[in-house]
Amino acid sequence: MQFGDGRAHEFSEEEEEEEEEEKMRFDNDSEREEDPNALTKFRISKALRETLKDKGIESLFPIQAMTFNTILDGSDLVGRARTGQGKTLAFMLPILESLTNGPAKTSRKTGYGRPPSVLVLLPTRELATQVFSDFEIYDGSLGLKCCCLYGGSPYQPQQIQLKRGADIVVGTPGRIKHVATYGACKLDVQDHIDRQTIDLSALKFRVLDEADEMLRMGFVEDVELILGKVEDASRVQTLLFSATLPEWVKHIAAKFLKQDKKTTDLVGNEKMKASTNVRHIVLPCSGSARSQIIPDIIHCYSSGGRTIIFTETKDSASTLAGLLPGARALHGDIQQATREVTLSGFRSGKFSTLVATNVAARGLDIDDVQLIIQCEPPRDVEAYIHRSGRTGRAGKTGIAVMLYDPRKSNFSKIERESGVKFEHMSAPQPADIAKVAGAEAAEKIAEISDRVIPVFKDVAEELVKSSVLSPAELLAKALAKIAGYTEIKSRSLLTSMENYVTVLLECGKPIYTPSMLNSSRGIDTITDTKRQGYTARMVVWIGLFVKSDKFLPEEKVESIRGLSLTADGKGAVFDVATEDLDQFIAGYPVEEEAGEEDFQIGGMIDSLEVVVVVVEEVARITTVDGEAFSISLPDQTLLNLSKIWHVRGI
Ligand SMILES: Nc1ncnc2c1ncn2[C@@H]1O[C@H](COP(=O)(O)OP(=O)(O)OP(=O)(O)O)[C@@H](O)[C@H]1O
Repeated sequence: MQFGDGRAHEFSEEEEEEEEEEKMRFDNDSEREEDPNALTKFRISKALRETLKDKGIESLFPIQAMTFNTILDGSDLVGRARTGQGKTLAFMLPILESLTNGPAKTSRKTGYGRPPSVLVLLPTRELATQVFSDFEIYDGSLGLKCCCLYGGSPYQPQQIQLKRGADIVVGTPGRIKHVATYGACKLDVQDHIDRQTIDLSALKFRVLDEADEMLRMGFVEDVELILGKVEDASRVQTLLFSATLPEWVKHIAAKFLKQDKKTTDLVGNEKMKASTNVRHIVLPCSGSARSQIIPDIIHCYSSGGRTIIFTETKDSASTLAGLLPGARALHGDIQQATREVTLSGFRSGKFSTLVATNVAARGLDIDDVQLIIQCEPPRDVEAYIHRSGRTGRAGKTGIAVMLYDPRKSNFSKIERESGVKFEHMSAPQPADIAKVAGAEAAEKIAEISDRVIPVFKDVAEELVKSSVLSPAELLAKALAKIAGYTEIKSRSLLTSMENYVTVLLECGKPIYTPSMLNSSRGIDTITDTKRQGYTARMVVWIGLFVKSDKFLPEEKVESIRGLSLTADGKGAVFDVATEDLDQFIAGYPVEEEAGEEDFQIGGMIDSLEVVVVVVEEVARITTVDGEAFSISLPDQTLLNLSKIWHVRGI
């Protein structure tokens, strides 16, 4: 068959006829004709096309359309597209087509005990099993055999499969290296060696999926060793895919690919490297408030779908999973069999919250993951891009919320390098969650049969008669009971701590300079490191000092949370314990021992007007780190701070 671009492809006569018929059918279907990426526009044989259609795939995604011909025609390729854009199928389709109808069909080995023609390397066991399952969907109809090799599972079944012969081997470098090298040493007999170790000499395709992760320190040698097992590298096609390809990866990868390799980079120099289908949100939250806040974030942002929470350590994944109702943990210290049960339970909807380490960051494609929560900013931008990319896949939308402790963590590097412009939110307030729960409770009331009324009516009438509250107020209390919110605490907007309140202290003009720093012994002792001469702590200290000619004891300065200097250097935002608020507003009496030098500072800056405001609802304040600290209601309505802040105690 001849394609529009002049390339020929080996289809059977029967297939050619069917192709023509199908083409005629599509000629009447203008919509299909208009789609330049429709399956019929590519050299995809009927069996494969039918299986794709059964999976709901009617046309190719851009990365697939742009790389299909290049791969089918035999070039090495480096492919990059944002997360969830179909890179797996981008290498699977042309490989399957090549093996069954294309250039690799005649030269590949067949028959019992055949060595594999395709090797796909992936960084994690979970990803290996996922890609293996993807291949399995197509293998049956195409008469190919796929085998999955990954650590933590028994060797024997994998060796039996290899012994029988497999066309495609998918696996992690560790296990494949083991099978390829040490497997042989365990056995003395030559024919056993041939049958029980993996023979990579006849490969036609080598694929490095999530290549950058795999080539990270430690894996490079394994990958090199495995790829080096081919007999004639010039006759093997090598494909390398990832959503992130740092320069160093390109450098190392050049070793494995031919000089004339092609590159398809759909991210390129575009500023935004992360998924554009995802709302990227940051939310201030101290470590201790996390487990209280996360259920409310899930309530507000998961739209009833699945949530993946990422932690930095295995311990914190287990601990957090234990604290969240119905959540399960997934990390490298959990036995492989349990990992598999957990992941399949999450995929099938047995539970809807997975707490994981980076083991789940790459490649996993799970239906209906609506929300990603990262407990703190990850160490590198790649981790952010891949974690947040577990949602918003295949054209769908999703939300990624990253928590950060304003005192400890900084996400400006991630923001800069990923090109993401984060939306700044505050934690959903318990009162907002309670309102949602109240509405759900009201719906439940409506569903209750009228037959129960006579049983409860007398008590209800008695309650109304004897109470000073109106019937609506009494009903509100009943709803609170049903919804389980009989006590509603508030949360600070800055660190999301319960029983803390967020305060903005403003001084009207920059109140401190480096030269002034040296003039006070008192201030030296509480110097922070935020910015030379300008520290949020100093602003608070001096601000409150100047404001009321009173002295703020250091232990009170120490007890404040989430301090951040505003970008103009004229103030700071911080959280204080609700019980300390009035004293903060009023100032503290000057203590006897406050030395003269302390007062000198007051003397130097006493012309300042200091205002302390309690930030109660919504604020947009820019802090020194350039972070727009904004706080919004759960419905994401951003209001103007000046309209709602409450100035007190002035
Ligand atoms: N042409 C297509 N039409 C419809 N859905 C598709 C198509 N290609 C892929 N998909 C679906 O898109 C989803 C994402 O694909 P895939 O997992 O390959 O993305 P990816 O680019 O490899 O993402 P990541 O970088 O996170 O690994 C999968 O559910 C896949 O089945």
